[in-house]
Amino acid sequence: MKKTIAVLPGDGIGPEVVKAALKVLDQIAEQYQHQFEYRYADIGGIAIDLHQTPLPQRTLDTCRQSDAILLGAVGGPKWDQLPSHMRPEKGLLQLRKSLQLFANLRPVTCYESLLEASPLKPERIKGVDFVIVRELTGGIYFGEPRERRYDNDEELAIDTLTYTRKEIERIVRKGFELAQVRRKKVTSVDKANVLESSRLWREVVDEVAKEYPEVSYEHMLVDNAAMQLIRQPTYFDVMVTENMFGDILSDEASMLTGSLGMLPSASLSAIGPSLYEPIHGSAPDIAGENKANPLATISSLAMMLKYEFGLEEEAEALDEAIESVLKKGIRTADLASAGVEYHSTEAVTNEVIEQLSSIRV
Ligand SMILES: NC(=O)c1ccc[n+]([C@@H]2O[C@H](COP(=O)([O-])OP(=O)(O)OC[C@H]3O[C@@H](n4cnc5c(N)ncnc54)[C@H](O)[C@@H]3O)[C@@H](O)[C@H]2O)c1
Ligand SMILES: CC(C)[C@H](C(=O)O)[C@@H](O)C(=O)O
Ligand SMILES: [Mg+2]
Repeated sequence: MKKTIAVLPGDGIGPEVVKAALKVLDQIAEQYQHQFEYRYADIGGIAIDLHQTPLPQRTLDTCRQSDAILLGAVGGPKWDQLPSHMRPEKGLLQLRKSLQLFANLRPVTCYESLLEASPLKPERIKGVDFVIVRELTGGIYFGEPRERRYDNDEELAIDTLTYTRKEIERIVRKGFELAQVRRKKVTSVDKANVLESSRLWREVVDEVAKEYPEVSYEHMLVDNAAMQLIRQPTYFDVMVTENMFGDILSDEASMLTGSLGMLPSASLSAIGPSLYEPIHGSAPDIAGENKANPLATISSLAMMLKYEFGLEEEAEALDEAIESVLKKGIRTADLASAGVEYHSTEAVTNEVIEQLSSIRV
């Protein structure tokens, strides 16, 4: 198979984890006789530095002309003081909007060998396997008006939370479709006791649910959901929710797996190529130290192979290789207990490659 991949390393640890993931992809290419062409492009802080904009037109074009997109992370203290339309994060948001990457799938799977790496009790997280389906191109991230002004000498900031019925419908449908091929259970998370947008959300969920009679579903308020994630995480199968709730709940959920550095994601497009990225950020506190956990990005690649290219065997081999590395106790600092030896980004990556190459094709 021959595919082109737009590669957007971004800032901080972004370039480190992307480099690691592509090294692994090179191994897959060699082992399974595929050709992956990488087309590099700038986004975020690096793009501001080099092109005075967080999302250059060339980057957008490169993404549109590729079969899939791999992204590291954007942002960092260097750009924190810039006005909001010039921030690195704005580049990512514009990219999501331009490519209509409306469905962000964030699988949360607890590896057997990492049970003790989570702050939660092993018996509580054993068997955790659910997916957060996060709406990614609507809600308070994009609503208008969004402004700062003075009202009778009082300084004021406004953000707007908007959802159309259509936007809700398409993401909820994704959630139900996914549940259908999993354990057939949807938890829709909202704040319908307060927000009008959540009341519309609930109505739409009730309607869409009728099309999937074999899937059971429920509504859950977001504050309760945040608590249930810790109390009984094995309860969940597919959790579908709006943009900001999904952002917050997925960082919380990542700790069930032991680290934010473990959670991959796929941002599926309504119109063109989809984007694959770890859920974590640019981690400025460890950037440049060869310390970042590359597994979230490597797992995002496994999602790309499976969802975008239909390469199930390769994706499974990659998951298997990751599991073997963790079983051997080889892990980056974020997963190691205090006083226990930990490995560099490169060492973990090389070990994944080593494990991959031992899998017979
Ligand atoms: N998708 C993205 O590009 C994305 C996502 C989240 C945050 N950000 C941006 O990243 C910058 C830093 O944000 P933050 O510090 O709040 O969140 P962060 O996710 O970058 O880091 C939070 C904590 O988790 C650790 N961490 C994150 N990824 C890790 C990994 N792979 N391996 C080991 N440890 C890891 C970091 O060291 C840090 O202590 C901000 O500018 C933010 O806007 C970008
Ligand atoms: C960087 C930021 C805009 C982004 C988000 O909030 O969507 C990030 O936190 C994520 O989870 O991908
Ligand atoms: Mg986030």
